[in-house]
Amino acid sequence: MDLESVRDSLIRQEDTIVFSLIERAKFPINSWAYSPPQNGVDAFSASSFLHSFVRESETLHAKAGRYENPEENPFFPDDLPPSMVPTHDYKQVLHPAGSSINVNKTIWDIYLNKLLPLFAAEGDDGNYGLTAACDLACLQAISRRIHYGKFVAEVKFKESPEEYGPAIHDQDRAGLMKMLTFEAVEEMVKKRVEKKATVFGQEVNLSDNSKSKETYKVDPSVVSRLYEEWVMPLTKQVQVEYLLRRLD
Ligand SMILES: C=C(O[C@@H]1C=C(C(=O)O)C=C[C@H]1O)C(=O)O
Repeated sequence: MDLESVRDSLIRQEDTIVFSLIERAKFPINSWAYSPPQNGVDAFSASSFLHSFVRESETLHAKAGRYENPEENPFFPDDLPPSMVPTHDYKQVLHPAGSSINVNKTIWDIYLNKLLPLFAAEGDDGNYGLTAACDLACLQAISRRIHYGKFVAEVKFKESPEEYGPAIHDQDRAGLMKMLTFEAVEEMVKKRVEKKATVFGQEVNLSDNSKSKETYKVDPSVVSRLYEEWVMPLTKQVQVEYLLRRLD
């Protein structure tokens, strides 16, 4: 595992994220799935339909061994049943102290309250089960990408321990954030995901006159904004949290 292969995985995961958003955009917002929106109740713990849907799906996925894979992080990690499939010997790449970092609560809040209203049309078509299945796919894809920051951080640390070591000893968050940030890479990521949303989300017609109006299934600028404002900052936050524990 090196920085290039880790970045290749992040690039491939962009496809999954863009496609999952395109699938979710087939349905209107369908707010019933996210109620009851009780005032003052934390959206993550209120038992909305989506909450129950994700929780029960994760129970099934845990039995199927999904969370044995260190790249997968459940939204509701408490009380998950053990895996019932044959044990696979996943390579233990991550340092144990940082492997359980989980920012899914933040991801859940951002997805529901910030992202969804930006790309789902207003309205209710009653397809709550299908909508929740799409939400689950989006949440899992975004979560996998953001928590992949643990692997990115491990690789960066292994490539230059002498550079990261002192900042870890000093528990210097700002210093670590600066060291692991590559602005030129971030610019490319933003441009590439916008382009992917343009290519994957266009109407494909056999006749040429389709070029006249350009509409996309998910607004490409929303995908770029998703990465700029939430995905990349949270991936970096995971990297910082991981590095802070790297020498424990
Ligand atoms: C993931 C990395 O770390 C940082 C976060 C990035 C991202 O989330 O895409 C991109 C560049 C870096 O600023 C990386 O270096 O590839």
